[in-house]
Amino acid sequence: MTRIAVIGGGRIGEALIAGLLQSGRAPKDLVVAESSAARAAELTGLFGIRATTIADAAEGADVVVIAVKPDDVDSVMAELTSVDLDGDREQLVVTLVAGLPTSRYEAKLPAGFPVVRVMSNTPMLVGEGVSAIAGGRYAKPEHLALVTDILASVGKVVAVQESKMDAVTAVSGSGPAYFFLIAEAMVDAGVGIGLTRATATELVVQTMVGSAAMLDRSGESAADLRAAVTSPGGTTAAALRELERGGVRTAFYEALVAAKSRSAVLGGGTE
Ligand SMILES: NC(=O)C1=CN([C@@H]2O[C@H](COP(=O)(O)OP(=O)(O)OC[C@H]3O[C@@H](n4cnc5c(N)ncnc54)[C@H](OP(=O)(O)O)[C@@H]3O)[C@@H](O)[C@H]2O)C=CC1
Ligand SMILES: O=C(O)[C@@H]1CCC=N1
Repeated sequence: MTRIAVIGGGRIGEALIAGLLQSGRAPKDLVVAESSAARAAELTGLFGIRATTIADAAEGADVVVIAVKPDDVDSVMAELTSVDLDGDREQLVVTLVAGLPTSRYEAKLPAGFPVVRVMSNTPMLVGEGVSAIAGGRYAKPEHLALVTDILASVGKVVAVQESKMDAVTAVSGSGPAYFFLIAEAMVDAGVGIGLTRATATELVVQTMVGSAAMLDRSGESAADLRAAVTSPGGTTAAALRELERGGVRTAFYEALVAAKSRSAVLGGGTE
């Protein structure tokens, strides 16, 4: 089995680890390097995986996944490149980091070392993530196939050009937060119009789950499904009129533009 080292055991690192274990991978095939000792111990307690240093984790791994914040990447790379990494041994680096291009890693790794850039999202935790992947200059089809295979066990995988990664990050990397915000606002509003928080939460969560399932399985567009709920002169039309008055479409457009710009800035580009 492919041995996977996760560098950075934060939110996305944990989502990946949890998803991989739930998909049947054995704890012995996963290792985490996490700078916070307390957090490392927590992950070992939760998942039964070994926590160790970056150098030790990388040396024994086939795939080294970098899951730290963009600002921490340089220090991770300094430690990683102190190890005798071997691209010919089919080792590869996978980065989940927003913004940073594969060239940033390639410049620090041994010549020709394969790097695959990925933008996943936290629903990996429950096997329902979506990951976009793009190979760097030295990533071969077999590297992309291996990464696809790993990520397919925790959700869907789409291949994109690396130049699209900032847009992907805005849509699906950050995307769960938009849906959670909508859920949060709907629960609060439900309470505001007279429901208990427990009832409002149950109604909102299952409405989201059901709507997502219809979008996924019906083959119909979001616009058509929305129209089918909107009876002429009815309650949905009254609600949608208010959402449109609040500028919901423009707000989403501007939000995604802002997220894409931020991803570009994190990668060292300009907005
Ligand atoms: N959260 C998400 O939904 C997604 C995040 N990402 C990307 O994943 C990366 C991590 O994000 P997220 O998980 O949210 O961030 P977190 O801050 O939750 O996790 C990062 C973890 O890495 C640890 N860390 C920092 N430096 C090192 C180091 N040198 N060695 C080992 N561990 C280290 C941090 O410890 P400490 O806190 O002590 O610094 C922290 O526990 C980011 O680059 C982000 O762009 C991508 C897709 C989705
Ligand atoms: O907020 C962030 O920067 C990261 C990248 C995508 C989701 N979380």
